[in-house]
Amino acid sequence: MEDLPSMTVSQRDQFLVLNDVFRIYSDFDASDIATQIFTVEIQRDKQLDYLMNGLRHLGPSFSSLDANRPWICYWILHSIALLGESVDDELENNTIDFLGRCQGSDGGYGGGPGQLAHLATSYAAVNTLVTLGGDKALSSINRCFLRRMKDPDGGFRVHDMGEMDVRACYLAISIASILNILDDELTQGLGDYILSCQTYEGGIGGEPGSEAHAGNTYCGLATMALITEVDRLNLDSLMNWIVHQQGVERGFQGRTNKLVDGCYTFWQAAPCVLLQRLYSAHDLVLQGSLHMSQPRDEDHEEHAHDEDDPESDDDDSDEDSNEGLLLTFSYHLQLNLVALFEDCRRVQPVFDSLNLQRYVILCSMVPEGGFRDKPGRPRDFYHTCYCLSGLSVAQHAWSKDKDTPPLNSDILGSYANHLEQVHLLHNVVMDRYNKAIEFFHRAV
Ligand SMILES: CC(C)=CCC/C(C)=C/CC/C(C)=C/COP(=O)(O)OP(=O)(O)O
Ligand SMILES: [Zn+2]
Repeated sequence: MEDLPSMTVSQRDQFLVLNDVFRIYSDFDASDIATQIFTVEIQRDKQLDYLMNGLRHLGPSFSSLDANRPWICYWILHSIALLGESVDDELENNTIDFLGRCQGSDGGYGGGPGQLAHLATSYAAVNTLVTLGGDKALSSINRCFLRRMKDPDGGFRVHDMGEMDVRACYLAISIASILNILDDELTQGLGDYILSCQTYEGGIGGEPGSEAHAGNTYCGLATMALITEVDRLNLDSLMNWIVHQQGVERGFQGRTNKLVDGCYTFWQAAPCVLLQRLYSAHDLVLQGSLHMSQPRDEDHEEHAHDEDDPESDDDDSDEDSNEGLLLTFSYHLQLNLVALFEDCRRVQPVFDSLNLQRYVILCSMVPEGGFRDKPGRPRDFYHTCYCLSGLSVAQHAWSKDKDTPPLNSDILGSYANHLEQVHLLHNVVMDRYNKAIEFFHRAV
């Protein structure tokens, strides 16, 4: 960078990424229409080849992921499910057997057979088994373990004596919710802990005092939604932070002044769509068209006048009336989650969805199959999983309800690029989630 001596390292890195990205965009714009149509195709066959090969055989370079083997299962099998495909019986049985060998005698899954049970690999294993679906996969899960990871301070530790952070809270609550074992003991003090991690920027950091980051923001918001305390967060500043993380490349960065990365397509777009739907639910509450459960006792006392007439506007200033709306919103947000996710779909995404899809497809997708962080980086299964998950979220961000598939105009490229819809709080394909919930409600 001799020409630009006054640049900092971060500015230089950003400059180089912009150069790469805008060169790709201008080459694309300059190409003929047939080339453009081909370039934006997801190339399902290539994706499936890459994923299926990874499930059957991994080379020696994967030894560094030896403590993450359930994650590799999840990244690959979830990607295959997003593409609307399944694996054959042999691969399915092998996966169930392998994860069974990762499961400890007291429940919880380690990174491989005989390894210490860890919340992250437990989440990956549970989501894998939910994705495979069926009685054999789902009944192989021992539902103990989580209670041991609960810390008296309210949060969760990732393993016995391990670290406590927002990610650990999400992992535990996501598992507990899917397995239908979420109770007051697990949620006690948790909302306070997550709240203490929301930063002055509006996003959520990994621990109190840490910088806001996309991954932790997803984990914090999803946890608060699952324990129905989402209204305690400052949702306006959270939304404001997220929408400002979509950079000039139109991909998302994970934190302020850092580089764009394809995986943040999921970590940022999913909380964005969650927030859209919360605001949408809020609008419907005000219109009186959404059934909600009864307010909590303390909310009755605190916001008694709002309950009398949620639509009343007895305050003159805009600020106060907004406050009134939020208070109404607040007690109604012991949301009936079913109503939230099935009935309340806002039509216009609050992020630039089509150009986000353009970043992922033109800059993160690798022509031979698989996805990467950004141009110049190698593909990997983690980025393949979260780029595809993020693309799905971006495609479905417009849908009005769960049964309405995205329109042609919501999807960059042809309709062959359409991906299955994910459950935003768990990142498993929606119909696999529904089947698992049915199973674990029967299994009580
Ligand atoms: C469910 C689950 C496992 C959640 C994990 C969420 C997640 C992706 C957390 C990332 C945490 C973090 C601070 C990364 C910084 O990486 P970096 O400094 O390399 O990247 P950056 O420069 O883009 O911030
Ligand atoms: Zn990444």
